[in-house]
Amino acid sequence: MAVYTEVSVEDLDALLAKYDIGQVLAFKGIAEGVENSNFYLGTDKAQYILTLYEKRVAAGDLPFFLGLMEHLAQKGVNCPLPVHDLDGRILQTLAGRPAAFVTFLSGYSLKRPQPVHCHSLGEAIARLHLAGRDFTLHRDNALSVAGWQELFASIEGLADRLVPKISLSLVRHLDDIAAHWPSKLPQGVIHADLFPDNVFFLDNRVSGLIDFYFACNDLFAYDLAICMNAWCFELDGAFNVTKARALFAGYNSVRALDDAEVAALPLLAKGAAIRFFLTRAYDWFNTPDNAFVKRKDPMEYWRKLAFHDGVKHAGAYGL
Ligand SMILES: Nc1ncnc2c1ncn2[C@@H]1O[C@H](COP(=O)(O)OP(=O)(O)O)[C@@H](O)[C@H]1O
Ligand SMILES: N[C@@H](CCOP(=O)(O)O)C(=O)O
Repeated sequence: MAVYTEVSVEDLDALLAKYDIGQVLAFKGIAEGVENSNFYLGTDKAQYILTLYEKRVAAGDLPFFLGLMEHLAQKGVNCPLPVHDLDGRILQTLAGRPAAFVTFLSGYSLKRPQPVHCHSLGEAIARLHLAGRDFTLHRDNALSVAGWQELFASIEGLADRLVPKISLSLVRHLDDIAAHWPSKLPQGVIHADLFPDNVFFLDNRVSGLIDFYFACNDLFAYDLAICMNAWCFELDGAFNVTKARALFAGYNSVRALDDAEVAALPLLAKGAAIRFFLTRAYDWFNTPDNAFVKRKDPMEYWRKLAFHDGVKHAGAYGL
């Protein structure tokens, strides 16, 4: 359960006194999520999400994340809109944590997305990329190639507990990916964690995108590679080319990938796989057994890395 920090009634009342968001009708912790503490707040005026920012979110990055959501929402992207208090402030401190209210989005996330959902997702990512073009703040991707080396160093002595000798293969992959990582592809603001739990649907169409706390400036095609990994593999690990084809068709219908982006996809997909393998492996070894939060399986992403390692051409993704 992702409530790491409890909020007392007194603290909540003191915080709400700063806002004009109505009388509280309901306030409860949200079980889903991994990174932050999230609470649902219903008032007689509207519904909101209160987030207390935890371990992986650096306080210095919050103006980027919250400013980005405000920018994208103003451009018509259906994402949470940060709520200003009576003094115009978004960012607060609650229970010793940075905290903010954002608007509640309708819709529900899918456990088993189908090609129709992948197509709509592709359109939504492309719209996000276009809408972010004139966002003026910049945030480097802390979890890109250089960050992976750091993460690997922190689990190097432990990784072989997952599979004997996996460290050796990891070094080989990290070196190979770093040596070939493209830098000249079209770039801008990307979401960087658009997994099915962060996308809401209504009537088979994307109705909202949430969880912008890994957003950063990076390659547009890398965002798509992250999505392909998260949306286009079946539970048994099989790659579903129909879903990938739909994802890319949806994206191309709004912003066409250029030839260099398409050619780079197998490498970007390997990078995306190793990035999530590494954060999951880090959490695997650093989350206490009795923690409320459920650890995600790093090996799922090791198998995705192996799949892409065998791909020589983006044609394998239905392109
Ligand atoms: N703006 C929102 N509207 C509706 N539900 C939300 C919103 N933001 C978060 N949630 C709910 O909270 C859960 C956790 O949010 P998320 O941002 O994914 O957390 P974390 O960053 O901790 O992983 C989501 O799965 C969703 O149920
Ligand atoms: N999507 C990541 C974990 C981050 O969780 P989120 O709830 O913030 O999306 C993964 O699957 O490893």
